[in-house]
Amino acid sequence: MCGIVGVVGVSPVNQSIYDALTVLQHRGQDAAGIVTLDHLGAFRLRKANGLVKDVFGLKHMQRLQGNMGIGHVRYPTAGSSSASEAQPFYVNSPYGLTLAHNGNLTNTESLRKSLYQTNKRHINTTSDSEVLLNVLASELDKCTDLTLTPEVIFSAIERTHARLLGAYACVAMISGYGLIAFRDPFGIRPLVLGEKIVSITRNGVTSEHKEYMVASESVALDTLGFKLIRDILPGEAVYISAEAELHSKICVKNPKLRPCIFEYVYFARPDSFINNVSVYNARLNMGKKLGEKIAREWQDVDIDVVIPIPETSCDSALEIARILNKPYRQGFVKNRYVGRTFIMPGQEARSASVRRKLNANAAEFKGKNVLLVDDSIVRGTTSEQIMNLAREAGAKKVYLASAAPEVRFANVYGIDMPSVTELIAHERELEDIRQLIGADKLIFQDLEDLKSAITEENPTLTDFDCSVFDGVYASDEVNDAYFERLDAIRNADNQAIKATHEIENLDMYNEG
Ligand SMILES: O=P(O)(O)OC[C@H]1O[C@H](OP(=O)(O)OP(=O)(O)O)[C@H](O)[C@@H]1O
Ligand SMILES: NC(=O)CC[C@H](N)C(=O)O
Ligand SMILES: [Mg+2]
Repeated sequence: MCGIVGVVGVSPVNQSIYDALTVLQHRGQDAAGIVTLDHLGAFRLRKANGLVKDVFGLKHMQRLQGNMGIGHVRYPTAGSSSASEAQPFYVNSPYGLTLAHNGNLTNTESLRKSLYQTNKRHINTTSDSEVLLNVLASELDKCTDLTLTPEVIFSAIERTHARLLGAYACVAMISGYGLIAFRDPFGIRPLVLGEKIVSITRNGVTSEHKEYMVASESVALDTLGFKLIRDILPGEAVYISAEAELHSKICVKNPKLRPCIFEYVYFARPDSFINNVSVYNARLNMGKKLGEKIAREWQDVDIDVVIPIPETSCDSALEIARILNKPYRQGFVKNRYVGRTFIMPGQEARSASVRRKLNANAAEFKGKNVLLVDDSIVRGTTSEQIMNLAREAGAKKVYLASAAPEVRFANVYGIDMPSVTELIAHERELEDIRQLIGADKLIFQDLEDLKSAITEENPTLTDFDCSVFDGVYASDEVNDAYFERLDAIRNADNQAIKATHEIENLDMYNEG
């Protein structure tokens, strides 16, 4: 669930992109990168493993010159977590291209083959995003004129869509031309467009200019003073020239909005709007619906206090407390210096980090029946440890509620859970899960309620990618054979995306 951003400005964009990436940091903590296009048409790239604040020093920022650029924060879902697979990626032909991708392709292997056999293109890493960039490059290469027009760019993107399967929200730059952004035909991953009017005074004359920004989430636009224009539509491509002329076109035949429902549950920041839905309101609605279910089904259960498992569940928990008419208390203190545990690579890191991240405030637990609330229970890493913490802090009974339904199926569209064996709810019913977690009672949101929590905010949005909950995937290639191949690549003992340190310095265009 990486974060991507692109800016076409009238002054240097390095700081804006850096700031936007810090605002999108919750979408990827493994690596970060920025490419700018300088006034000579040269790309300037800095990418490395680490948080945004650690990857970019003063010297990198000074080198990232130019009025146009793109950036990426990475949560690896394919390939390895080596620095050479950090994004953006670059290819020199045609024109000079660089791209950042959020999502996950589901036909990477066949594309890799066809890129070699048909397009004679070499892919230097195991990243699906490098494959994607090369598909775009090979399609742009088919344009016979040396000069690109918006129509020619859109025709290349149409052919790119025809070859790609899976989820992709992308932002790219073509040297000498401008910035492009496009979203897959289902709009699985989010992407928004914003604008800002800036006044520039030169030689005593003031003039107004438009700047554009695309980003994974509207919160990045807000922070940078851009106004949200709209979401980029499923299958739509946007081309913004260096002179800030905006062109757009739907580049697929039958686009159908089917966004990832997990963005609303967990990934996105609450202050973002995705597909015209306030993520915050959606989470309040989730809390309301789950609160009503608890009130209905647990009439005899004596709850003293409602406690969120910070941070993402806080908004839903507040609403559950209101519906149940019980006090809402911050029973856990979150260490603000530990990031999101779910998107850490490897079970060992995730597990160790939960304890470092959360600690119990004993006064809120001692002698009480507590209802703990989480936004989701995926591997159960958080809930298992939280149960112990609550009991050690003196809780009498510990109940647990999840604002999302049971996660029973793998995700192939940009969440790193390719194998069902990792999932605590896979092939397990409520009672088995409850016992494993060690809760006195356990309750999950119903899928229909989760969907309506979002649809109520935008009645035109009725279809979602709910594959982690219902096992229904957007396209046919995601079948048993696909999962067998995926398992072979990342077998049970090796499910984490591993850092391949020995090839860490593969990248050839990145200044240290
Ligand atoms: O069942 P699990 O495999 O543990 O995954 C689910 C948990 O992970 C996430 O928290 P995370 O720490 O990533 O981020 P948060 O601070 O935004 O809640 C999510 O909010 C749940 O708490
Ligand atoms: N989470 C994402 O969007 C990941 C993008 C891409 N598949 C990668 O692994 O780098
Ligand atoms: Mg959490």
